[in-house]
Amino acid sequence: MIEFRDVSVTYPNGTKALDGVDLTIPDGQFVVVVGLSGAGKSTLVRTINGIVPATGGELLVDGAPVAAANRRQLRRLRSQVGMIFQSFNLVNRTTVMNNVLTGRLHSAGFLRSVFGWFSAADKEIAFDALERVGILEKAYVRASQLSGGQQQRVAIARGLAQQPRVMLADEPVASLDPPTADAVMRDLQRINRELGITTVVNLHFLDLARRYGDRIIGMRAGKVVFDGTGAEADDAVFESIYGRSLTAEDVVEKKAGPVT
Ligand SMILES: Nc1ncnc2c1ncn2[C@@H]1O[C@H](COP(=O)(O)OP(=O)(O)OP(=O)(O)O)[C@@H](O)[C@H]1O
Repeated sequence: MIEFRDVSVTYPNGTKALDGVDLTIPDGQFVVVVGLSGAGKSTLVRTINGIVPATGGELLVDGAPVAAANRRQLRRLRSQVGMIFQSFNLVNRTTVMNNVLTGRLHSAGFLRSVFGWFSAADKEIAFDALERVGILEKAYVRASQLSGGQQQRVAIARGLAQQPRVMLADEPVASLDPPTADAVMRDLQRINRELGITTVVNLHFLDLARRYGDRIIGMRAGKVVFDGTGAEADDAVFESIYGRSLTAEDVVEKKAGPVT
């Protein structure tokens, strides 16, 4: 379980990115965070693995306060929390398999991680992860030779290889074409359902948010301004989260006609 208790984040330059956030995310939930650019979505997600420290309030992951974690505890927390990004963050000049194996580094000893020696068990876990996202046959291809959708699946497999309890995704489909964006969201949802991994995804496309979010959190100016189901998040709700009327840019399926 992830608990935000009156959490605030003020960056060193004085920008208040989170402002008194209270949220409880139970194990296994698929949460989509929506809001305009600058609303605080990335900051919210990044506080969960301690990349961005909360400057006020308390954030607990499985009952343990993230702020109180020492280096070793923070490493353990990060090993339990997989993360994927808009830009995939793969090492392009090496193979898919090597990229996925980096997800095992946290559990390897120092020497093994420095020299890239992975056990047969680690390799088995990496193959399983690739199979789960449907790109096992790409294991020995260079990451740079894959399409965007395939690269994002490698990034998901790398996260899965960590055997995490939580998966965070910061705008994971923003650089993909609409059908691929939908397919990658479907993969994330399937993994959430199959493995029970709590998933928190930032999205700015409201159609994808409605389709995939068990729960939608709307952010505006660092505050949670909506917390409900996809069915409850109608156009009026999105307009109130965004503080403006909806446009074609707010949906991924631009040819779908009216916003659905
Ligand atoms: N490292 C940083 N230092 C200073 N200010 C930051 C930093 N990161 C984000 N901000 C600011 O904090 C606010 C929230 O940013 P955040 O990236 O969390 O929003 P977002 O909703 O994810 O938007 P986007 O989709 O554009 O990233 C913005 O005003 C942003 O400019």
